[in-house]
Amino acid sequence: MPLLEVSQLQVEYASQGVPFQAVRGVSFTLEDGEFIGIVGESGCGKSTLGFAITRLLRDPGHISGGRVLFMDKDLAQLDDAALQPMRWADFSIVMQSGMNALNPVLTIRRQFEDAFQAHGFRNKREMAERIRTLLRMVKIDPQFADRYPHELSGGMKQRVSIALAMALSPKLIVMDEPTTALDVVVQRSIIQNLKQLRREKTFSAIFISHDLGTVLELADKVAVMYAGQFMEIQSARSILEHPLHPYTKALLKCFPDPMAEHIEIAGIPGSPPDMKRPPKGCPFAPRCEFVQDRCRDEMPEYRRVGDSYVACHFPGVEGGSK
Ligand SMILES: Nc1ncnc2c1ncn2[C@@H]1O[C@H](COP(=O)(O)OP(=O)(O)OP(=O)(O)O)[C@@H](O)[C@H]1O
Repeated sequence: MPLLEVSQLQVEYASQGVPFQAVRGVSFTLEDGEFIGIVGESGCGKSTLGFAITRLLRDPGHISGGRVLFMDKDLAQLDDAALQPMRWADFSIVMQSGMNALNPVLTIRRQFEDAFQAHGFRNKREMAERIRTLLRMVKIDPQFADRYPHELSGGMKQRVSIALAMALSPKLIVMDEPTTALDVVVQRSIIQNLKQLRREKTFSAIFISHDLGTVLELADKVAVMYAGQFMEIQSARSILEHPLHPYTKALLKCFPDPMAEHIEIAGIPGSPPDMKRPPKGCPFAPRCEFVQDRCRDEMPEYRRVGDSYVACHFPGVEGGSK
């Protein structure tokens, strides 16, 4: 049985009285120790999905359908009292670096101790030892434990957030753009650190990013999200060579091959649909270079193709007519 099984998950926001679906029937599984990367343009619903799975959605967002089976429980159905003991211990989240998940009025040590104490740990000496180990794991000198968040750089704060998310050895960590707001050098160093941690640790992760390059480095499999839906899931090994969905192909073109002689970065012409008025057919049809009449009329079914999943009437096409 997979560690996590998300099926037909839907999230609705009630925006100025008009509800709209930001996540529209997302399904995937995650095995023990597996990393899934979720990529897509801004606004496609990646963070909403991460917040829905970890049950951190706030008004006006709510889960309007589907299941999130995790360790034999449907997280979508649990109330706060049932979720509380699972937070940190069974699953945790690393927020976008700009979001400052750390409490500004508590020292780093206190934030770790609070998480430990909420789960029954009392022994100060053991806690101090564990905090030292965790900080070293994310390459922070343990003497910073007694500092306040504002005394740390952005990169250090994000490293502390990662250590905090790992503090109680949860089975699942959701990372929502963990390095996006940081400068490139710090980003690289944190990604290297995450790569090392994933080799050493036995946790699964949902790694959300608009940066396909980073996702390909870290993830076992990649889900490509567009207009609230998964367009494709494929192993990170094969998606580069054999993208099935035209949106995936278009995204790949946005990432230059660093070995290429002439680097040309293409954008994807057009913009994603207004989620308040989703189109009848495939949401990518208006921007798709391989579009056919059927695509405009009929939403493709999300189906299995070999070891991958794709929502396209013509997966893997190399040509087409407008
Ligand atoms: N609190 C909210 N109230 C209403 N609509 C929201 C809210 N949060 C997000 N949305 C809308 O839901 C959709 C999905 O947004 P979401 O932030 O999940 O996308 P994203 O892919 O994570 O984008 P980004 O990479 O920019 O964070 C967007 O249309 C967004 O405007």
